[in-house]
Amino acid sequence: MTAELVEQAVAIRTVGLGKSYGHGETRIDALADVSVEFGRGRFTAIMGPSGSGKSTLLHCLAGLDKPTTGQVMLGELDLTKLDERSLTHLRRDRIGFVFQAFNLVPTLTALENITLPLDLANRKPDKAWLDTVLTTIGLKDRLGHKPSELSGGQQQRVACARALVSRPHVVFADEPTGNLDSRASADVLGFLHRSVREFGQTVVMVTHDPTAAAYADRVLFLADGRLRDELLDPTAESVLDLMKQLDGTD
Ligand SMILES: Nc1ncnc2c1ncn2[C@@H]1O[C@H](COP(=O)(O)OP(=O)(O)OP(=O)(O)O)[C@@H](O)[C@H]1O
Repeated sequence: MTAELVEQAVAIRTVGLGKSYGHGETRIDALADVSVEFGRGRFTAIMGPSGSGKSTLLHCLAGLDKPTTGQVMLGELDLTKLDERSLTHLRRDRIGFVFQAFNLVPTLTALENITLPLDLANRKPDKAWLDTVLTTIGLKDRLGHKPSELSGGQQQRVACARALVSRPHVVFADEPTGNLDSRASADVLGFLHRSVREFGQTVVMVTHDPTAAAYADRVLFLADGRLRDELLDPTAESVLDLMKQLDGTD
């Protein structure tokens, strides 16, 4: 593969990424020297013990947090060089988010929530694409409902549709199934998985759950702010096995 093609195959990457909090003896290195690439059209899960730096990595990748050292490259763009205003535009136009707590606007209907990022950017939805996303989340008869009239799983599917509707460069999901039962989790993960397979979406997801991680193409394992290991084509069993191995070597 030529250098140019390799470049195109990578949606986002970090180079020597570090993030520290505090100074002197109280300093915590939440991330240390993390260099990693996330393939375009791939589904990557990030796992690791509590406090290992998963959310910090996700937030630095998404331009929500400023790293202390290193770079985050979205294509040719170094996010660490952007000012707050440019980062806000970038997050609005090129990044999709799904949070554990759904974060829907309670006074808007499901459909209004889904098109909100486009409305805020003064962009018209691409009708055909919106239709495809709505068909895929399978909530066509609930689109006029407010979030409080939807189950947790339905709300999270609305949040996923909202993240996808602007065709972002990357969708970041932080524990998207953390508040859901196993059936609703399977719906949400199935939807994220289809968005990767059928629409070529790039998805990066933090999770504690080996079953959720098994929906990904690749699982990265963090420990103490560093990349410890990775697994390709994971199954829930292979993820659990590696978690146990890594635990044993701590
Ligand atoms: N704003 C902050 N100020 C100080 N320390 C912080 C801050 N945010 C995170 N940390 C520390 O950085 C380290 C990594 O935190 P992070 O939230 O990224 O871990 P995590 O792997 O996502 O954990 P969890 O699975 O519990 O959500 C932890 O030691 C945490 O206490």
